[in-house]
Amino acid sequence: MHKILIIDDELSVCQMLEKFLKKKGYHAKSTTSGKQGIKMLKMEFFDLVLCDYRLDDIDGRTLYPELRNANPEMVVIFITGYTNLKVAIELIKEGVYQYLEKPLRPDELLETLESALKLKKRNKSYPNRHETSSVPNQDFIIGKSSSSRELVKTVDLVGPTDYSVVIEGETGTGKESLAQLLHEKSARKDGPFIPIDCGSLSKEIAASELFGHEKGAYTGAYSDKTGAFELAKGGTVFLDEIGNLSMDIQVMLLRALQEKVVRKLGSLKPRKIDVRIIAATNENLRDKVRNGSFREDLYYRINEFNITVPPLRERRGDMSLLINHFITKTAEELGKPVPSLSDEVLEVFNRYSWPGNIRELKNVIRRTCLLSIGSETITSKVLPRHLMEENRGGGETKNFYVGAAKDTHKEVLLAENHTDLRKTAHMAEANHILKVLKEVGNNKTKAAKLLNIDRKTLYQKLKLYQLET
Ligand SMILES: Nc1ncnc2c1ncn2[C@@H]1O[C@H](COP(=O)(O)OP(=O)(O)OP(=O)(O)O)[C@@H](O)[C@H]1O
Repeated sequence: MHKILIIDDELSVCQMLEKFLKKKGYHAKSTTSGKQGIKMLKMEFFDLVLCDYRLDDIDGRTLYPELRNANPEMVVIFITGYTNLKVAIELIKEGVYQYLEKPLRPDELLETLESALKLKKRNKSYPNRHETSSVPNQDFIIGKSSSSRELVKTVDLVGPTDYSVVIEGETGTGKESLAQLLHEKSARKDGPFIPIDCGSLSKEIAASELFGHEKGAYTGAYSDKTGAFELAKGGTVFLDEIGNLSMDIQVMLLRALQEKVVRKLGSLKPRKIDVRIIAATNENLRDKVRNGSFREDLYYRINEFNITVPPLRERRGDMSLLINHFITKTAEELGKPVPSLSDEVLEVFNRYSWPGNIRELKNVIRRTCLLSIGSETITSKVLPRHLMEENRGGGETKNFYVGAAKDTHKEVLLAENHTDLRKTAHMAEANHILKVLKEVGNNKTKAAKLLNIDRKTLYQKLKLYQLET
């Protein structure tokens, strides 16, 4: 039975938690004093301590090293009475497993305890958090938002099966990273994981990349080529931006999946394939089926299971872990000490809509770390301008785009005010795209580069927001 020590200066919280945890099968003890807690830890072994950050006799910052000294292998979870991203990041950086916000939710508390104790068991020497990800990919951060926890549950469920999976989500939300996790969770994990970016392939190249070609199959085919389906034998083919495949290639793909054989271009010889298909899209594939640009039979073939990854702005609870991860990684790469973020930067991060999602957050952090070499703190001076501008919330961000703006130098039509989060985020995204287009004289290639999305995605977004005809 796992032993848990509760430290909280409110007696009623101690009693309530102790009772609750005992009921759930834990061996729980509690104290209202931090100093008394340290004494108990020195005399008795506990697997985990659940500790209020602000105690009457000592605060979490001072208490933490003492907790660690008393038992280096113990899991430490802090409870904070207010949302404070900065404190959370610092705590996690120092090795705290998690921080939970008051009021505590029983399901969240139990889930956190269970996963912390599971990890502790697996990794006898706690506490390097980045080595203790509950998934093998150490660079994949599992956030603490409920949608992230749901996502991980789904990965645990569907990963080990051979189901084909379609992952939907905006650009940069981590679809490919998730596909890799599914692969790593499967019996195919020792086989290859072959990603193919369908968005960047012309019709001819797509067929050759997927199925291979024989020398001389077409002009320019100077040697034999093995396609992804053969290369991935025993593993997984990841088809990114599958919605961009032409109809011809969709037919070839469907046939290959039905017959479980492929034929190289220029050859009639069937070659057996043994692959799992994971596909990703940032469009709505069902809509494409409805409008006839994606084959319905192929859709059902590849969509045995569907996962939607929410955008970062809808899972802000994940931000602290992601920020901490990217800052630590970048500092490691640069060979510099890990800097901290000023309160203003954290505020901007918290408010910004992150249209490029996790990729954008990662890039912004890499950039700001580089520009802050030599400083202990990253300040808002080094933040990209658009983050600050959106944060200031000029008049334009209070409205939602509804109309066409053939001339992107023009202000877009403004409509009614919205409080709806999704609409506000879309509006901010549209606003930002326009601003970047304006900066680069409407050059889409340059704009896509600056926005850190591919050109196709930019066109889709222009269409979606009716910014151009
Ligand atoms: N949970 C995560 N933890 C840490 N890094 C992540 C996570 N999810 C995504 N990333 C990072 O964010 C970046 C974008 O992720 P990824 O390429 O998987 O997104 P995507 O949704 O496939 O993007 P696109 O739609 O543009 O192809 C990558 O650098 C990836 O390493």
